[in-house]
Amino acid sequence: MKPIRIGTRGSKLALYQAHHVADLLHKRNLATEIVIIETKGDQVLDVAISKIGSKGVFTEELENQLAERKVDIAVHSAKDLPSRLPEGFEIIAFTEREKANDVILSHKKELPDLDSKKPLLLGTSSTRRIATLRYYYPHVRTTDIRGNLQTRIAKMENGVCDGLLLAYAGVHRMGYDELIRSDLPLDQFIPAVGQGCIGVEAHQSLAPNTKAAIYEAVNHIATAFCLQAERSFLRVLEGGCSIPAFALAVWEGPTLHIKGGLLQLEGKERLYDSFQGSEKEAVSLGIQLAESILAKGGDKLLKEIKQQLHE
Ligand SMILES: NCc1[nH]cc(CCC(=O)O)c1CC(=O)O
Repeated sequence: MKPIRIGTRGSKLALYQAHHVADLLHKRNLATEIVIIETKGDQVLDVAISKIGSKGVFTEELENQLAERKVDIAVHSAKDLPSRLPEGFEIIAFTEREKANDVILSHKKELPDLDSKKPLLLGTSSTRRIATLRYYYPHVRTTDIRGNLQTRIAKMENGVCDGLLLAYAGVHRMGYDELIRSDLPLDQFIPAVGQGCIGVEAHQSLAPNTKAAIYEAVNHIATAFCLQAERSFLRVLEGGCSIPAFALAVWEGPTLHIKGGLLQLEGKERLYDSFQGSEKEAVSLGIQLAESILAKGGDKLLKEIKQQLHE
C-alpha cells in the first residue's frame, strides 16, 4: 500500500495530533506522510471564533483536499468537527480519549481558588466556559483571548489575564502541565462534545480496504461509543462549536452514561439532564438528551443564543 497521506493544520497541537495518528498507523506497519494545510481558522487570528461563524472554520480546507484526493485522511480535534459533516465525508475513527476536563493555567504560583471570591481575570474565548463561570462563579471576570496555546500563554505573561481556561488535553499534549493550577470539576465544567478526542475524517472516495486498515489501527471502541452519543446530541441542537452546549459520555461496559445540557450565554440559566443505556443505543441516548434539554426550555434558549451569536 502507498503511504497514507494525513492532512492536518500546521499548528503545533494539530501536528501533535497528526503524529499521534501516524504513530498508531505505524504500529500496524502502515506508512504515512504528513501534509500541512492552512485553514480559515488559522488565518483569522484576531477575531473571536464565535464571530467568524464557527461551522467548519478549521475543517473546510482540509475537506477540499480530501475531496480532491490530495490527502487520504484529515486529522482534527473531535471537538472542532461539526456535528453534521458535508455530504460525502465521514469520520472513520476516533482515538482513545485523553482526560476530558478543563483546567486553569497560570504563570503565577499562587492563584485564588474559584471558590475564594477573590478577584480573578481569566482568558478564554469559549462561550461554554464563559457561561459556566458566570453561572457558578459570577465574581470571576473573563477576557476574550485567541491564538494558539503558545500565543495565549505569552499574552497571559504580558498581563492580559491572571490565568487561562483551557482543555486539559491540549495543554498536556503541548507539554504545559507544570502551568496547571487547577483541574476543573467535570460536574460543573462539563466539556464540549468531543473534547480530548481526535477524529479521523475521510471522503467516500477512499478505498474501502484502506479505510478498514485505518479503522483497525486507530479506532478506540469505547471512545467511539461515547462520541456517537455526544455527537448525536449536538446534531439535534444543530449547534456549531460556538454554542454553549456541553455533553460528556462515559462507557462503563455494558452501560453508556451521557450527561449534558445548555447554558444561557450570560450564565443566567443552565439546563441539564443525564441518561444511560447500552452502547447500541448511543445515538438514541444523545437524541433523548437533546430532546429533554429542548423540552426544558432549551428550544427557546437556543433560538436566543443563535440570534445573539448570529449563527
Ligand atoms: N477549540 C479549540 C480547541 N480544539 C481542541 C482543543 C484542545 C484539545 C481537545 O480538547 O481535544 C482546543 C483548545 C481548548 O479548548 O483549550
